[in-house]
Amino acid sequence: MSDQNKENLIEELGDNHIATSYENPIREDAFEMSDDEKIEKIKGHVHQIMETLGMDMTDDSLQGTPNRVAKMYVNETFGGLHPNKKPKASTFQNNYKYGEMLVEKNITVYSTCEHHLLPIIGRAHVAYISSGRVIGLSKMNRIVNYYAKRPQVQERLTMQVVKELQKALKTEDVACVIDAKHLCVNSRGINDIESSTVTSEYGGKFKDENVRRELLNYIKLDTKF
Ligand SMILES: Nc1nc2c(ncn2[C@@H]2O[C@H](COP(=O)(O)OP(=O)(O)OP(=O)(O)O)[C@@H](O)[C@H]2O)c(=O)[nH]1
Ligand SMILES: [Zn+2]
Repeated sequence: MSDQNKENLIEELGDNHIATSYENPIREDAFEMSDDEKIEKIKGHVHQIMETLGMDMTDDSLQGTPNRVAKMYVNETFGGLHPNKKPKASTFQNNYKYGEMLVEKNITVYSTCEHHLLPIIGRAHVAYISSGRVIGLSKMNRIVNYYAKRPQVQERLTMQVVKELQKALKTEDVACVIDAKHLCVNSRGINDIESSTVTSEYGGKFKDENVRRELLNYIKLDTKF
């Protein structure tokens, strides 16, 4: 889809938090409950799931599991749902006039498939060409991590990373490629342990075939994870 078409789609859907093409479908009242309240509620649900499965929830080893899972969901696995967790993307002036692409490659991705709530494990490769600003390297890892910590589909995660960096760097010239294993494909269902999923989003100059080839040459998608 062209950038213009994407912009039109966003305009059509409205620029709010409810299911635009780039946003996760998060309800408007999602942040009315505190994290502690969410943990308490989720804890009860996990307890029920385990009990329904027939587990003895008085067992010493199982007793703490509902609380553990609830804390993990709210603070870690899905910690990127809250906008106040968005990392600050410090940028600096490109005083040294570096004009080539910069690639932050092999960024570890731990995300969660929104269809099965199973892990997505892989690598993200992020690149940009400066239009006058440069960004702290670690901020690219942090942005990937922030959007990964949500129930996700890989396509959306890839686009969110690009959009966020385009905003921070004030340029269209940003790209992201993600190669990841979905445990819902690898460890259940079709049980194909070898397959992985590659997604990409190329903005601005990265739509040019030569620029794209240069990026793909740097990242060589042979990483094992
Ligand atoms: N496009 C896309 N699909 C995904 C992603 N993660 C998981 N899926 C797929 O989501 C689909 C959900 O399909 P369903 O038929 O509703 O679920 P299911 O019966 O468990 O399907 P199987 O996984 O084939 O057993 C599956 O084909 C998954 O492989 C993702 O990031 N992007
Ligand atoms: Zn899945």
